[in-house]
Amino acid sequence: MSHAWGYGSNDGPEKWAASFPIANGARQSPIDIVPTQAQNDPSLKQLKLKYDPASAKGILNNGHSFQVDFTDDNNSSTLAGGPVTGIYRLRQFHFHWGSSDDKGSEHTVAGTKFPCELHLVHWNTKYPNFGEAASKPDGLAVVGVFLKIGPANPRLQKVLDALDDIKSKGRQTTFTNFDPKTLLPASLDFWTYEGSLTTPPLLESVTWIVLKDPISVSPAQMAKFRSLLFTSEGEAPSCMVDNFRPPQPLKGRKVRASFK
Ligand SMILES: Cc1ccnc(S(N)(=O)=O)n1
Ligand SMILES: [Zn+2]
Repeated sequence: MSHAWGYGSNDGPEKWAASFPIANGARQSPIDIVPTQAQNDPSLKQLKLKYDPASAKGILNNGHSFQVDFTDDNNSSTLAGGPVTGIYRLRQFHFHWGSSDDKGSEHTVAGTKFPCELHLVHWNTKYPNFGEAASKPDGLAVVGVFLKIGPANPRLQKVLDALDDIKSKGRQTTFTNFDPKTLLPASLDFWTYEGSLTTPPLLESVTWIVLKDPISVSPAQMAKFRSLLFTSEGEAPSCMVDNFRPPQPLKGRKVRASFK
């Protein structure tokens, strides 16, 4: 049976529970982060991100977003410290964005939406591979970074320039020698909570690490994101926009802050 899902009125987030009942689970993502409700946890360690540009492999339009994939058969690009125990390997990064600058992020901050949100997806090396890790409560760690309208961000440009080659669903091309650390803000201050994948299968296996500070993106750069298509070549074109899930109920979870 097809579990086809999307972001439209017929297959979007309000319909996902029919095929993925965990959509109504106890630790779903994203959430609205309320800074005044987040408690500083001095036991949180510094986030340790070690990324090797040589581990970047390719860039793919997967029909829901686009992703930059990394070789994850060794510990060349990893996350450690912060709220996690052990070493997590970088698998891919991708984005979520809106059809206009007033929406697009998945997490929100005291109700504020950003035009775009970057997710860097890592899996726990205590498990043999990503697929196994994705089914475990401590299997994944995703770093979320907000993008805020401002000056053009030169560090985004190599990614955005590659989008012309992956306009439609299923298109991919090589993408090498890229350090995702260049996409991060100067401060690694973060909020953290236990959540889920924000797209089906919505597995409740993610330790979320959402950075407090945004990076910049210009309106023209946002237009590049919006030039992608949800659809394959030969199908009636549908612009890839509003590929974000809205905030989900907190259901008693605590959000911790790494900063005062
Ligand atoms: C790899 C993957 C799959 C589904 N959803 C996510 S996300 N948006 O929670 O980072 N990542
Ligand atoms: Zn995501």
